[in-house]
Amino acid sequence: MNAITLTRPDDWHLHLRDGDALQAVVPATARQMGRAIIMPNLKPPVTTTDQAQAYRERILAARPQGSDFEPLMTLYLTDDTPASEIERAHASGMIHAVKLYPAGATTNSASGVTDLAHCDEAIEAMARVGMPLLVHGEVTDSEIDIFDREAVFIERVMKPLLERHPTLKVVFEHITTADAADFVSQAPANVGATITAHHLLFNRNHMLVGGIRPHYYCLPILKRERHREALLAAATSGSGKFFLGTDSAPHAQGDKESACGCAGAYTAPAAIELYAMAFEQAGALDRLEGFASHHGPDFYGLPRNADTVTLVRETWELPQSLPYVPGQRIVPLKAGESLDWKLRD
Ligand SMILES: NC(=O)N[C@@H](CC(=O)O)C(=O)O
Ligand SMILES: [Zn+2]
Ligand SMILES: [Zn+2]
Repeated sequence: MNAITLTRPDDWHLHLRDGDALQAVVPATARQMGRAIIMPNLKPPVTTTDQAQAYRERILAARPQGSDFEPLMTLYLTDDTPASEIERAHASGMIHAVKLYPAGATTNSASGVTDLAHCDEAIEAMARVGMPLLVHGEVTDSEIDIFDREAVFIERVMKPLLERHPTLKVVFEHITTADAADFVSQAPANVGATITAHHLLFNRNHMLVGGIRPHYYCLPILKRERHREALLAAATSGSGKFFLGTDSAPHAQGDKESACGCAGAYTAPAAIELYAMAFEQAGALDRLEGFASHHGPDFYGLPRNADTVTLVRETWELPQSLPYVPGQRIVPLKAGESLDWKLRD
């Protein structure tokens, strides 16, 4: 096969940052995706409908001319998010989900939730209005090994959450383990998961063998090969529970290539191409469209995109770095390496 045409995909987990960064990163996603779920972990976080509305306007203003890319906004859940804010968000029509960051789990999560027991009323309101809770699924206890934090989260947080709120729509974001893939497969239909391209393509050896490669460092951290295989099996299974979420998370080159580098992989410039490589490796290119373009809108109760994109088999090289905010560059994942598929403009 030398070309594949798909319903235009959407990105169900994306970081765009704010300010000058928007000019650099919004066009990369807008070229490929019809819509994207926009993560609210700004500094300060997006915790109110008014803040989300203003952030949405800034994103829209950074779209290339003629683009009809649609940012789907989210709120950042805190210990004191009132139920009334959820109702306001739902009524706005532009906020599509609420994000749970366990406090301290990842980039800009300091204002996150310390104990889900504080969020009962907000979560009940979400279940009532049908607004999904998007979960960064890692425990933060210092005694839990970083490679075990997702599996422990399932037992300690995810299962009790779903027992307490059985009708709540939950997206287990950026899953990285066989444990999470199995959990989601066996859960009822109101539980789905996003999977990144990098967790489908790479294991922790790619990050750590032959030198430490900071651009592969993201959270949840890359795991061992058997987990990657389980994720690839889930993504290519045809199950509507698994859908595309790049978790493209831009950080300036200097913040990644550092003695204490930031977590996050910038994959937006070649997102659909990276997924195509992963699906081709699994012999499942025919399942790419379901994962990238159908399962996400179906889960969120939104229409599928009406237009299409075409990928052609062509070897091309990702640039070593790209412009970011003034005075800083950004290094995309697989910078300087070749890809097998290219999105036709
Ligand atoms: N994935 C990451 O490694 N980083 C994300 C935060 C997140 O999604 O956990 C970021 O905002 O940089
Ligand atoms: Zn996360
Ligand atoms: Zn993320």
